[in-house]
Amino acid sequence: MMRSKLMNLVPRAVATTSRQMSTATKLTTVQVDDKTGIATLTMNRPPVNGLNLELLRDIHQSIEEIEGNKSRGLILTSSNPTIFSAGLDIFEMYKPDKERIRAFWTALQDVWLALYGSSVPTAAAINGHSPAGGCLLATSCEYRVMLPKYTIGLNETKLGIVAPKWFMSTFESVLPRRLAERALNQGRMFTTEEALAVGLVDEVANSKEEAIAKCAQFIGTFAKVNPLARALTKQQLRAEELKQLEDERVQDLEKFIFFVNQPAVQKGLGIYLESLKKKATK
Ligand SMILES: CCCCCCCCC/C=C/C(=O)SCCNC(=O)CCNC(=O)[C@H](O)C(C)(C)COP(=O)(O)OP(=O)(O)OC[C@H]1O[C@@H](n2cnc3c(N)ncnc32)[C@H](O)[C@@H]1OP(=O)(O)O
Repeated sequence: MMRSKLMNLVPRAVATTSRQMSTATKLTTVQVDDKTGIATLTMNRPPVNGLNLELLRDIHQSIEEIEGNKSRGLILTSSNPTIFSAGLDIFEMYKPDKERIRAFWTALQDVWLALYGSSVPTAAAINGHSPAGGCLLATSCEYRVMLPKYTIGLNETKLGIVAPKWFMSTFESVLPRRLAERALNQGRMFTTEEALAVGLVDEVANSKEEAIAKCAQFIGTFAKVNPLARALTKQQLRAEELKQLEDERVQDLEKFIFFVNQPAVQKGLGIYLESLKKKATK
């Protein structure tokens, strides 16, 4: 993986076509701005961008496409007007299919390795709620711009599940350790304003367009930096976390499968799903 990434580190040419639109896959779109050369990756799985196997595979494919098409940066966002991503699709984990759940977790690992380790500058335009897996995606990026009055955080303990080590280290790469530990233990969801105050997000914007513009501005700060030096610097800083998961992928998968199949965990997920449904009928 590292070798193919290094192949991408030659100075990048800006796409020459006008506002190139490619529907890379069904559940994501990739749009490259011909002026800036920045690619916007939009998640589009109604109603809440729940990360199921198919969406994860499409996100992974889109990241690879962006790595390969010489884009100058990647902005991750959502087509839903109020939700960035509701995190992992709980139906993938509740009463799971034996084969599918393995493919599902493997796809999540692939997405994280590709996004956290991406050679291009990355930013998240968080245009809605961003719990759990949504927060993982956002914090895997180098910069975050969020719209007001939404929430973001790793709420796993509230669901009776445990965020894996790589979720935690991603969170900890953004927040000071003491704050990260407390928030993880509490399963705390931060409002936009709270997230800005602690540095979980970098800026607040009043519209999705403004958020995307601010993300592009951040990516633009690298315009005069040598792309190879920048990418290698980022990858060195992130190498330890990436290597840890790469080395322990199989164990991580087995741990997840064992944990998720525990009767108490299944019971907890069932109750949580019911509470989400009840909320919808209120
Ligand atoms: C040691 C290592 C071991 C490893 C151990 C395992 C580690 C796993 C780590 C887990 C990571 C995760 O991401 S776990 C996922 C955590 N996610 C969450 O807790 C988010 C829960 N959802 C919400 O809070 C809200 O839905 C929110 C996103 C804010 C949107 O609110 P809204 O009012 O706009 O919409 P709602 O009415 O609630 O939702 C619309 C519909 O979508 C459904 N829905 C919402 N979120 C959903 C979700 N995540 N999965 C499935 N379905 C979901 C609702 O039930 C509704 O279904 P209908 O009623 O049928 O229409």
